[in-house]
Amino acid sequence: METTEQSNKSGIEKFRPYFGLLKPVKTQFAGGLSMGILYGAASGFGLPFLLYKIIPLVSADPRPDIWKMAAYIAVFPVAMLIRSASGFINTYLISFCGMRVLIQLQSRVLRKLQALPLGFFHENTVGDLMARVTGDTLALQQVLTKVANDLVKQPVTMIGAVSALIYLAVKEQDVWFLMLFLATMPLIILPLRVFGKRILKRAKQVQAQSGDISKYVSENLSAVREVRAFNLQENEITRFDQALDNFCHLSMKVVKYSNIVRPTVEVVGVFCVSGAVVYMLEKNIIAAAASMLAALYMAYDPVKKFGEIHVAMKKGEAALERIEYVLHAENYVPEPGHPVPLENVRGQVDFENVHFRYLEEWVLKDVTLSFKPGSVVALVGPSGAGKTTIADLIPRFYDVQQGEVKIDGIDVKSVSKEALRSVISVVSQDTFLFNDTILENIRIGRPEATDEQIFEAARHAFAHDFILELEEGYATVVGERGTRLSGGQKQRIAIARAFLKQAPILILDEATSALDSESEKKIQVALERLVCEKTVFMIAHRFATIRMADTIVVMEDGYVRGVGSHDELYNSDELYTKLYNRQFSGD
Ligand SMILES: Nc1ncnc2c1ncn2[C@@H]1O[C@H](COP(=O)(O)OP(=O)(O)OP(=O)(O)O)[C@@H](O)[C@H]1O
Repeated sequence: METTEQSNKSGIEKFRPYFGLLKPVKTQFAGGLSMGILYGAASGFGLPFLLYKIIPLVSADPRPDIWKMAAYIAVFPVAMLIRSASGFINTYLISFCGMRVLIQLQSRVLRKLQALPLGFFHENTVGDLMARVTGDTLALQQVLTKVANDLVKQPVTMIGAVSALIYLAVKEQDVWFLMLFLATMPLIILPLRVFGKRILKRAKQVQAQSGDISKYVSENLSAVREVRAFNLQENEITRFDQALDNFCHLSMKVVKYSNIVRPTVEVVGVFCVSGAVVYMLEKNIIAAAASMLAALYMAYDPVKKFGEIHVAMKKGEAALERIEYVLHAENYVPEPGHPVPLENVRGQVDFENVHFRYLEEWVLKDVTLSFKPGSVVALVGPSGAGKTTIADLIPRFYDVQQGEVKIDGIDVKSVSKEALRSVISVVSQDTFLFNDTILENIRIGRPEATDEQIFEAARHAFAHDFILELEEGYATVVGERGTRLSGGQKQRIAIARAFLKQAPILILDEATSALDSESEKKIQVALERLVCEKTVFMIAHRFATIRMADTIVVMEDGYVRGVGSHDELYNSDELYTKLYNRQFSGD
């Protein structure tokens, strides 16, 4: 998946699609650009030109008087002042524009991640995505800061210096000097190309390896219990050490190739300058020597810096490619072009000839079901039968490949995801709480709710009392992922959220983990209150919940095997009877 159309492009082409992001800072960019041009012209052409013009004046015979000399010489500090000031303003403005572009890029990545469907997060690990969103954007930022300094200045300096060389060659009627300079160019550009390719390859490997490292760390930190319970610490350390070793090995290759470019260019440059000196002595053009050497230096120096820019750009390309993996990821659950409004939802839900697969294998096969508003539906069946999948299709966590899922007769694919999800509450078995206060965690259900409405929802969910017993009550911060609360308490907070949301459709993924009987009883009563006047889909792992349901759907291997009430199915549906009896004999 990494090899997108983008990755076939090279160099500046890769960055071209992002030039549009410069729009909001176009004035600063234009300012930076003109300052860079001024700097480049002053360095590349200005200095050799001034030397060429002023040296004969100050060394004229007879010597000019001291005031005239001072005036001639003063031109150099003034020129230097212009060069330094424009150089500084250029770097500042270009860095500013770069940062603004980067911020927009980061924001695009996060926006894209919000839009991507659940499937994307199953295909990619959190650690790797974290590395792409933070590590790779940071790498890009470092590249940018490095490159911004030289991006405009150096090419213009080079053009200026080459123009100065041409000017001097014409003035001195000596083109050989110019030829000598041009002949050395391929010698300098060759190592840039060779090493640049290697750097790109290695930099990509380094970034991927850093993704792996971050994957190990995030896995290790989210499985602290398992790691200790199964004595996996040593394994984890070995795995991590190996990844670090590999990272170090690859990073050193990048260091090697990055740092070989500059000395190579320097050595070739020194040979050429030495050749030029010999040539000038031989030709006896000493008068123009200072300006020619200055022009030569000004022409080689940018090449040396190009080397560094090239290296940095290659590292940037590697980081950009990894970021683009997210930016260009296909959204399998797209927003409709012209969303149909979904208003005053009654809660009729229909599945019409639904076929669905995550990968190759169909996990739902020709499912056709129809539920009236207010139905309380229990989905039962052996593990892996497709119960969760059916429920996930209603809020479009996934899209069906064949058939339709409809709410009040409207295909869910034709309404906006936001509108669709605003009419559905989901209470999952693994409640996620944000590291915020209990009050704010419940408010997620309806952001505009008043505190009083939140307390009311918590009362309905049997959460109010235990919350008040906490030292800081509703202001208690729950800890990362809600670690400071028990499983049952977290679930009651999830139910309170659903009470607050009051959506006409409710999906309840019943908890599989055993709760103490007190907690379970309260949750049961809270759920019974919650399901009132809603169309409810319960993924029933335990049959105790089933008595709330008026319709039971029996699933097996992706097929619907039976639909009816408990009384209708018990004894008439073999699979249901078996599942039911097994639960109760096991309880
Ligand atoms: N993200 C996924 N990627 C690939 N296959 C999946 C994914 N999620 C579920 N499956 C497969 O789809 C099938 C149906 O899974 P589903 O979770 O809907 O079953 P279930 O009836 O809810 O099971 P359980 O009672 O164990 O939760 C299973 O074979 C499962 O392995």
